[in-house]
Amino acid sequence: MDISSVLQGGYQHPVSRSWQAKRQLTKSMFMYPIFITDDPEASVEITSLPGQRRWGVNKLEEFIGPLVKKGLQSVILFGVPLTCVKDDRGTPADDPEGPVILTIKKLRALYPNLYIACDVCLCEYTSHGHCGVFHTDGSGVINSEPSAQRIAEVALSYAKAGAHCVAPSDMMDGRIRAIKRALIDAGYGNRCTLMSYSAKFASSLYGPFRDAAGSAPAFGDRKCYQLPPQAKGLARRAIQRDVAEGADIIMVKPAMPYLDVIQDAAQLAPDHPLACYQVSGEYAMVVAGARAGVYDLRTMAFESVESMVRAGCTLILSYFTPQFLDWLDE
Ligand SMILES: NCc1[nH]cc(CCC(=O)O)c1CC(=O)O
Ligand SMILES: [Zn+2]
Ligand SMILES: [Zn+2]
Repeated sequence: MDISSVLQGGYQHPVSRSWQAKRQLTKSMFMYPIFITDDPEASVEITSLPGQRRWGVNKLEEFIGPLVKKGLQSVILFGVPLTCVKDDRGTPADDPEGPVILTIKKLRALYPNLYIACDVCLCEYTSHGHCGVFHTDGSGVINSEPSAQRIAEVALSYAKAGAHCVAPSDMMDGRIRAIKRALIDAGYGNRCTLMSYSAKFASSLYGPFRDAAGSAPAFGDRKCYQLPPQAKGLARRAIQRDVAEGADIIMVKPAMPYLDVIQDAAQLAPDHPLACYQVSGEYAMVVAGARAGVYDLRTMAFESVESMVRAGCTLILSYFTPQFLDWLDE
């Protein structure tokens, strides 16, 4: 065989295969999304997200403690208010007695080294279930400016409660600038990371999450503010805009069907950490495929996140985080 035809001399052994990766997976690459509800004693299985639960504040220690022992470094909190009164501007989002703010304080006290991010959105708290505030003229159109202002208020309240990172997932125009301004003006500019869900697509893969968080829109859909799946150009513009508006971390979401966008983001924002979100539907698909005998769960979970690292991300939000804490020790 000709010399130029031979590849296998370089990866015939597991160790030399591992050197073919530009970057190795590490535990600190994983951020674990967790659902906190307003019943403090809750520990309720989420049937559409096998293995995940809605937790109450009083159960956090038994839930998170063992994971921190295994090397969990960061979490992202999602509030699931079940008993509060929702309104058209999402008033319960920054209730000082609400589950997110109570959880930030509790986790800060329990685990001083754990990095705590908070998803910031209104859809879990609005009566209409949308991520912003509507024009008052009955047009059914989202009004970006008051939406961004309200979202900035909520983000600041999480920062003040002690969140290390706020992550707006609403996709309203101007919210990164509004949040950054609010953080700086209140003295949190150097204490709180702003992670933007910059390229968030209107995806079919959020179904289990909406079920878990009770955040399905009461009417219509999110296509007027989340990106159309084919919109590579809009995704590139959104990434560049959010960098210019002061985002500290850029995120692409969902992850596996959008690896080309992750790669674009790595080129457009090479000096920023780059996150991707392996969303609820991606997780559910990997689990369902394994249960159907299509592949081995662990092998497929590794393949899925390795593809994201290969595309250029430095941080992965994944419901598989607890498993990876075990798997990366094996
Ligand atoms: N803005 C709400 C929000 N924040 C995170 C997700 C999805 C996360 C997942 O599916 O795991 C969603 C769903 C949506 O936009 O409808
Ligand atoms: Zn939302
Ligand atoms: Zn959200």
